[in-house]
Amino acid sequence: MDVAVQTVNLRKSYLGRGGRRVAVQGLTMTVPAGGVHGFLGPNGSGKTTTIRMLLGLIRPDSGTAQVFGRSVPKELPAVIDRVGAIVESPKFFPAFTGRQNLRLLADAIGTPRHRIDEVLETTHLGDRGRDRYAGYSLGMKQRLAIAATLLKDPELLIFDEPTNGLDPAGIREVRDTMRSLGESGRTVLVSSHILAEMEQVADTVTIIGHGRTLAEGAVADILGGAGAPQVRVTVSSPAQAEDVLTTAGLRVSRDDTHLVVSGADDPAEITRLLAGHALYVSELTPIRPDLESAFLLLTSDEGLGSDADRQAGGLAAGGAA
Ligand SMILES: Nc1ncnc2c1ncn2[C@@H]1O[C@H](COP(=O)(O)OP(=O)(O)OP(=O)(O)O)[C@@H](O)[C@H]1O
Repeated sequence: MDVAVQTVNLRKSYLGRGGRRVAVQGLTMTVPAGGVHGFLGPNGSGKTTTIRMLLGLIRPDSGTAQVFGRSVPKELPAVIDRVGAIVESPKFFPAFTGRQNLRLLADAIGTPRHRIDEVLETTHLGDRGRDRYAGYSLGMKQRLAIAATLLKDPELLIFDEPTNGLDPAGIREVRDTMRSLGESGRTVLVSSHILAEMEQVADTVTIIGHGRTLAEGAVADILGGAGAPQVRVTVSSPAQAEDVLTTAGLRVSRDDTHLVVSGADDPAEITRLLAGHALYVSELTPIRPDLESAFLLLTSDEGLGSDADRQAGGLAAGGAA
C-alpha cells in the first residue's frame, strides 16, 4: 500500500494559564494514498493540532510525521508543492468574481491560467465563475476555497472540517466534491466531528479521542466491528415473542411497539421461531451499524474531547455542525 501520510506517536502540548495541556498524545495514523480518509473525533480531540503539525505550522513535542515519505517539518519543502490544504477559512475579495479571485492566486503562485477553468469545473463552479464572490452561498464559497487549493494540482488535499457552518445542501456539495477528488486518484485527508457525513464519503478513517488513535482502517471493517448485527421486530404479542426468542438464546430488548434482537445470524431464523409459536411478524428491519455506534463503542471508556469542549457539544452524529 502506498502511504500519503504517516504519523507515529505524535505528541503536542500547549502551555496555557493552567499549565501544560496535552492536545495530542501518541497519535499514530496511516493515510493510504488515493481516496478519501476521514479523520474523525469530537471537538477538542486534537484534529486541528495534528493537521497543523502535518503542515509544518506547529512543531510536535515528540513523535514523527511523514508526508509522502518525507519527515515533517524538516523535509516539508521537498513535498509541499504536492500538498494543498484548507485549515482556516481562506480570504477572498468579496467584490471580485470567483474567477478573478482565482486568477490573483494563480498569478501569485505562477500557475498557468488554463488551470482556473479546470478547477472551476472540478468544483462544479464552472457556470458561476463570473459571479461576484459576495453573492456565493456558503457551500459555493467553500468550493471556491477547494478550487484554490487545486490550482497547483496537488496529490494530497488536507481539509480541516470543510463542512463546518454549511447547510445540508452545502454539505452535500462539498461532500460530492471530496468524493470526486478521491475518485480522481488524489488523496483527501478530511477532518470532521460529524460521523454520518464521513460514513458517506470516506474510504478509510482514523478515529481519535483525547488526542489518541482509537481505531483506524476501512470504513466497512470499522462498521463490521461495531457489535453484533441487530434486527428490529414488530410482532403482535411482544412479551410472548420476547420469551420465545430469549429461550432460543437470542438477546432481546423491548419497548412498547417492537423488539430489538441481537445475535441472529439470519433474520429469517426470527420469523421461523416466532411463527412456530403462532406469533406473526409484521415488520423485520435490520439495524445497520453506523460510525456513530462504532464510535460510542470505542469511546465508552474514554472521555471525548476536552472537558470544556465536551460541554460545548462534543461529537455530532449527523446534520449540520
Ligand atoms: N493554540 C492553542 N493554545 C492552547 N491550547 C490549544 C491551542 N490549540 C488547541 N488547543 C487545545 O488543544 C486541544 C485540541 O484542540 P484541537 O483544536 O486540535 O482539536 P479539534 O479536534 O480540532 O477540535 P475542533 O473540532 O473543536 O476544532 C483542545 O483542548 C484545545 O482547547
